[in-house]
Amino acid sequence: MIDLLESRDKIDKIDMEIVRLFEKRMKICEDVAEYKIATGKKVLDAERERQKLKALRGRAHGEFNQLGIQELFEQIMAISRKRQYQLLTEHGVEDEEKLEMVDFLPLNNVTVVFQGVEGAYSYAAMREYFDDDIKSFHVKTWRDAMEAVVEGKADYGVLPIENSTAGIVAGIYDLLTEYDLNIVGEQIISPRHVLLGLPEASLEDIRCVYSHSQALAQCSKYLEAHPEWRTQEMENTAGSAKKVREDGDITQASIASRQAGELYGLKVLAENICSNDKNATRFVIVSKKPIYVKDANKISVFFELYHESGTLYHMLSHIIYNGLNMTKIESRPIPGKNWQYRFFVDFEGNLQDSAVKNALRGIEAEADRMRILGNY
Ligand SMILES: O=C(O)C(=O)C[C@]1(C(=O)O)C=C[C@@H](O)C=C1
Repeated sequence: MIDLLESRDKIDKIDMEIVRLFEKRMKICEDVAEYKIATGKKVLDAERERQKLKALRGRAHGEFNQLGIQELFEQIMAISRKRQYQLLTEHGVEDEEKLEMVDFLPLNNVTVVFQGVEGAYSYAAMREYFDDDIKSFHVKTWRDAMEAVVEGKADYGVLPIENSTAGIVAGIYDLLTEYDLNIVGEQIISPRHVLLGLPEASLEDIRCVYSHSQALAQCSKYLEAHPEWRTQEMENTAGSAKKVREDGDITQASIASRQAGELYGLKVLAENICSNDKNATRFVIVSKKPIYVKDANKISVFFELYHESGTLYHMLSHIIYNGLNMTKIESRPIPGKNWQYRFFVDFEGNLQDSAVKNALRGIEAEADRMRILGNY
């Protein structure tokens, strides 16, 4: 029988040789980086990599080994690129500055827009984030809020991006890619939904419940226990309270905040109706100004990828390889490109950090399209 220890000994010797050759190769890649720094040539040379992979595959025997060689050298060249991005950063080769660092967000004498009506959760988030002396106004849709900021009618917009029970607010993710706005802050609030009805209504009268789709989803367990009720989506929660008041129909109820109930003269028919008692919604604060505060510690980016195997893995490896902590990833379909996806990634860090610069340099160079959504 073949001796295991003997085989392992042989493997160890080969591995030492691989390590020696890997380091020798990396040293030469550093020379290549020096050439590229001096000439401004791009680190990624996709054609060169394609040729190399083809040639190296051709040297291997059998389909299994050919695939193995392809995977191995894809990795080796990806590592070589990452080292080169590091060297570019170390040599102070700066990508054009996309965002400017500021000590504080300008918050004096500002106008803020939110979607919905007064009493909406966006209003509550705005109140929580900004000082009392701001001017504010509300608009009907999230798109209107984005446009108000783009057109300079508002300095900041407050938009819900994610709920801990119902998940992401997909429409906001899509709008963030359409408008050239910048996330400058975030605010988490805990919506405490209640079921609201007319003062003369009781639970037995209810036939239809109105609210925003997210609030309906966040109270799905409670609603499932009342299969006799219809549900109807509305643009926002506070608007559904307003509707119940205006229609004056005792069979209608709204899911909204207690404050919205007070504002529209409605009675609380049921409380604690959220499926998750830790229910929280995260709002982002967007601005037209391309700025970030100096102690910002979260970065949001989105990127689109070529439809090839392993591209997402390679993109995320820039974050992992640079020791950054990825806190979130989402995907959304790219309109007009069936079954292709755009990825949204959040990770910890500040745009001044070298690790962040290296990761962003790699993602930008290797993705089909990429934009930093903000550092906040
Ligand atoms: O040949 C180059 O231009 C290199 O940068 C070296 C290398 C490699 O490691 O082989 C790395 C990155 C390029 O995309 C192509 C090849």
